[in-house]
Amino acid sequence: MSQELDQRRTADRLLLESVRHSALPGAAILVLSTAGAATGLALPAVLGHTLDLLLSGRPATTWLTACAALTCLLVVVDALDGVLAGTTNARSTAWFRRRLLRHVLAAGPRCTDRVPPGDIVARLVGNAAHAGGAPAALAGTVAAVVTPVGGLVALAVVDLWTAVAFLVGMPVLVLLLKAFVRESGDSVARYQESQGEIAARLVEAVGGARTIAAAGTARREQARILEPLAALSAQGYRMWRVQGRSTAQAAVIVPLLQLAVLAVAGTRLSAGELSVGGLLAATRYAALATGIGMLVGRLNGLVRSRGAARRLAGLLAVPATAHGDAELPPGGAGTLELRGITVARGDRTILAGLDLTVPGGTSLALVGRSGSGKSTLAAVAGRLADPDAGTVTLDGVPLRELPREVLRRAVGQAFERPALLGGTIGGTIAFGAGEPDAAAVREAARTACADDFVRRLPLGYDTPCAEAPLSGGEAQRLGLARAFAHPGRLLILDDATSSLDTVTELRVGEALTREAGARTRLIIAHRASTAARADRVAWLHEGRIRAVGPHARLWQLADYRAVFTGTDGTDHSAHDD
Ligand SMILES: Nc1ncnc2c1ncn2[C@@H]1O[C@H](COP(=O)(O)OP(=O)(O)OP(=O)(O)O)[C@@H](O)[C@H]1O
Repeated sequence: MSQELDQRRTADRLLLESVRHSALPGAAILVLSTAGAATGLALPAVLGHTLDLLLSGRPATTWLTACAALTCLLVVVDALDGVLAGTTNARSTAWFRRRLLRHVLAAGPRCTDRVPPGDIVARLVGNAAHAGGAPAALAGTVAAVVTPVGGLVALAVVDLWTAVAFLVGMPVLVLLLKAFVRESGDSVARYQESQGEIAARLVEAVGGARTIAAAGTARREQARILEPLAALSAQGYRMWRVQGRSTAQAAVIVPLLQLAVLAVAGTRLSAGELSVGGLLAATRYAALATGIGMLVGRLNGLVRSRGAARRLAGLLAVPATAHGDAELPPGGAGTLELRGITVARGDRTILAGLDLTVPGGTSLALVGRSGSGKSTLAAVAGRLADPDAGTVTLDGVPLRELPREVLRRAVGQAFERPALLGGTIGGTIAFGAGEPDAAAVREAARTACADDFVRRLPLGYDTPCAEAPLSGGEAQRLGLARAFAHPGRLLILDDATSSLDTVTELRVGEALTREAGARTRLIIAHRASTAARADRVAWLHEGRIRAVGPHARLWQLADYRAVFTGTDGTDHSAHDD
């Protein structure tokens, strides 16, 4: 509940910020809309007076011209208002998207852990556009209030009793508006949630298109993606029902109010207290004062913006990674220490109070059964995730205290399925903190056994990634090259050689021992040969370190061998060094 309240407050703050950001165009919209409202308000009085002049046979050319001028002004102001509102919406939407994108990237994997990628995209695209409509909608709503209020005041000026008749029915209109905002706000929020859910499922399915095709489950998948459609449709209908009901109620109340005003005005006319023009003006002002239709439309825009802002606030609730301003000791060897590392996901403890040291300049292979927590440990060691308890230090400095730039220069990482970012193949290798030159990029590619296949591409290193369909092993080699091209103190390879053939894996493994030898290396390994090449092996079992030692020594243990061979060992007497 308090989380929901926090989210609501953040959403309102966000909307206020966006209104401040668009203060100038917002003010211009307010001025234009108010000018439009004022013109609309002046028109009945001028029309009424013109009619009185014409009925009494007096010259009315000036007033007729005024009527025409006011009508033209109304059209021009309306057009300008439309253009300004459109550009303000676009600017404000861009502001929301930039702000959210910055946050999503700063929060990194934490964000995708909590919100599915498709839902994030839906929020950044659809919800940001709705939230972006807030400044213009707010200015428009304020101006939309001017018309009914002005109409009421004008009614009182024309004839006080007509205003009194109107005021008697006013509370019903106010109640109608309140009910509309409440109910429509709820259905809009649910509608947007369902949209996000569909987007999340769709992105999952697009990513897994190969699996779906192989499994022949396209129909089932389609049904799964569209499952929230029923809820979406129900909320859509509910929104229309709410709007329809409010409009229908208004359609009954508004003419009744106008009728009451007309009846009073008629009585006053027959008593000689009001002219015919006065009666015309009073009926027009009564119509303006009941401008609830316009107000409902404006409020609808605001309600939608608020609902969308709440979904954006949900993303902002994922904390961005905080960084300190500590420095690494110059010339440090890259000693990595993990102390009391605990990571929990939901009710599950993934890493349980784990201690591990990787001395500077040495390599440590992290082995263990699938699901034992290796990737989680690698993510914590490279600060792609923070532990729930415990500290990670590099050369004695906690990673949390390092500035982002220093951290990313000091720690290089490569993954099982690297993302090819950077535009071209060369750009992909150079992608990261620091700007390795072309020679460094090529050298890193050679070390990762990628240079040969890259040079065979149509434009070599300049080939756009989109035009270079790569095998899993080739993509992995680019990921490795990227890590090699950014020398630091610590290199973390999370299953980064799993798709390489045995010969290439051997060559990369040797290069790792030879050329990246100056760096501390943490290598997640599934192959015994990789573990054998490392200085030491940490054997992870169900989130705990079961043993640390040279591969040859651990190999004596049947359980350890079973990690690689898949057979069940019987020996449970592992030892720590
Ligand atoms: N974000 C998450 N939410 C919930 N559970 C998670 C999350 N990330 C990982 N896990 C769980 O934590 C456990 C350890 O995952 P991890 O990826 O670290 O294992 P691993 O040893 O690297 O496995 P593999 O060798 O198969 O890659 C797994 O059982 C996984 O389901």
